[in-house]
Amino acid sequence: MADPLLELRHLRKAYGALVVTDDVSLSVQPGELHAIIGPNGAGKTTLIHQISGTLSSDSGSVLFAGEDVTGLSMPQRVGRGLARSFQITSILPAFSALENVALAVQARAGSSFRFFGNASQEKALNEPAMDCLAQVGLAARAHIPAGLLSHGEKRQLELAIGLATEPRLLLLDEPLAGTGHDESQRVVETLRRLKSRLTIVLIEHDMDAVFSLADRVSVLVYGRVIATDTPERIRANPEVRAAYLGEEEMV
Ligand SMILES: Nc1ncnc2c1ncn2[C@@H]1O[C@H](COP(=O)(O)OP(=O)(O)OP(=O)(O)O)[C@@H](O)[C@H]1O
Repeated sequence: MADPLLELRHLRKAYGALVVTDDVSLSVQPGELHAIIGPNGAGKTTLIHQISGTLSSDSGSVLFAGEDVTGLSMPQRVGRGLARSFQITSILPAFSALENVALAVQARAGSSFRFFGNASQEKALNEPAMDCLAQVGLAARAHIPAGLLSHGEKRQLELAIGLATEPRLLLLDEPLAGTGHDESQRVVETLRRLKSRLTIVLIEHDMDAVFSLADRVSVLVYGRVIATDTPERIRANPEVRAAYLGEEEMV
């Protein structure tokens, strides 16, 4: 097996007496779509924050591409290709979809844009931004103010903004939340396309999406990983089924 792209070693985070992530160790292989599922409050979002660097861990370490990034800030991790998809709340509603993505392209490129003149600077930002929009199926909506996009389109825009940081690994926290059936199908198709090029860690409550997209699934319960396996074996795992009181969720 290849070296893991992402490796978590004994991560822990507690708020007072509440231990939210507890000795979490798992590895994500290059090219894998690794889903993390678990009941509400299991610690999934907290874990994503610990991986992305928006939250520091009490103990344990995060290794990315063989480098210990535990002490690095979120922007430093993004710079190494470990990116988290942005939340809808970070989208600027009065700016067009294209402008929102172009800002992320600029943030990624940093000061190198200073050397361009105005017109070529715009082109150098807009071309990669348009490419990101095309990858998520939003090219035709590029010039619409982001605030006027449908909820599902905003979720696709978040993905495009994440792609603009040129990630090697993308962390996605419930990209299907709040989408209707057709919209969620579109996001699933987008993720299916992206997974051929990117390593993805996906938190998602929609089990149909998880089981159709994931190469492996880790199950978090009360902050602990109780199983990591293929979707088929996870679905058949009695401990996993017991952890989801409504077993029909897993069928
Ligand atoms: N800043 C905080 N201070 C105190 N408790 C917190 C904080 N953030 C999260 N928690 C608690 O940690 C636990 C895990 O929260 P987290 O959001 O990580 O779970 P989750 O698995 O993502 O849940 P969901 O599936 O409902 O989104 C919850 O009990 C939550 O109330």
